[in-house]
Amino acid sequence: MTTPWDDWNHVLKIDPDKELPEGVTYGDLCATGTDAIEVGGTMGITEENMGAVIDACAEHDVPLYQEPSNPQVVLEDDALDGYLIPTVFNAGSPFWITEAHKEWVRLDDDLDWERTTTEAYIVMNPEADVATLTEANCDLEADDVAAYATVAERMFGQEIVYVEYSGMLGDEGVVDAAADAVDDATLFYGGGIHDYDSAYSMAQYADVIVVGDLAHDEGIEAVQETVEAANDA
Ligand SMILES: CC(C)=CCC/C(C)=C/CC/C(C)=C/CC/C(C)=C/COP(=O)(O)OP(=O)(O)O
Ligand SMILES: O=P(O)(O)OC[C@@H](O)CO
Ligand SMILES: [Mg+2]
Repeated sequence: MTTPWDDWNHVLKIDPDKELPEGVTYGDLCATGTDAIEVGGTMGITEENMGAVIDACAEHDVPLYQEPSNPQVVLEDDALDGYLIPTVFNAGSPFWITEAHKEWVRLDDDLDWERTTTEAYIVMNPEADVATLTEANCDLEADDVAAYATVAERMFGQEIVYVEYSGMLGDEGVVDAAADAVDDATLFYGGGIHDYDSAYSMAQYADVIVVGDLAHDEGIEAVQETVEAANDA
């Protein structure tokens, strides 16, 4: 089976709860050469701020995905290429593994399955909001992460395995082990990518690198460097 993310090297994750640097527009971010935009964040996400970013990106020619942090902020919008729905494999509460999903399905009997894919998250930075929210057990070695990646792919049929270090640059050995563990699944890596070298270091192992805060903190040139590294690696 071919999926859109088979061909991606770089994803830009825009957090609707964060400002853009002075002079930077959503259009500029869409034109950085990134392979896709993911709109999402953990804290402060509303239908309104999600919708505003999706509207602003919709006019530009880049694949656009929503990554909802809970069922209440999922937006039905034809401008979206799809929905990437997290499930946190190392969450401390089943709510973030399957329960939120069960509630979503229970309350919406007309879900757009054609455009819906899950992302099997392994959350690794205990300081990140996503780790606190989901009570993730981040005390994992490379072999634990590799085993989670295998479970996600082989036992749960996940198309996307996401090693998430949001806010810090991860351990290359962990990402390498996750990359070795997956076969057909696409490995996403995100966290702390801030320049060409950090992007290249993770893109050696991951199929797709995800860049987040850099867009909000630094702007266009910095993001473009990471796109270049993702394509070089
Ligand atoms: C069933 C549906 C529709 C949704 C549930 C989705 C789940 C399980 C979400 C749990 C994990 C989560 C909150 C994912 C959001 C994406 C993410 C990890 C963003 C990064 O967040 P941080 O960088 O930690 O947070 P901030 O940047 O907002 O502080
Ligand atoms: O914001 P950063 O640290 O780049 O992390 C990107 C992404 O993995 C967050 O979900
Ligand atoms: Mg973040």
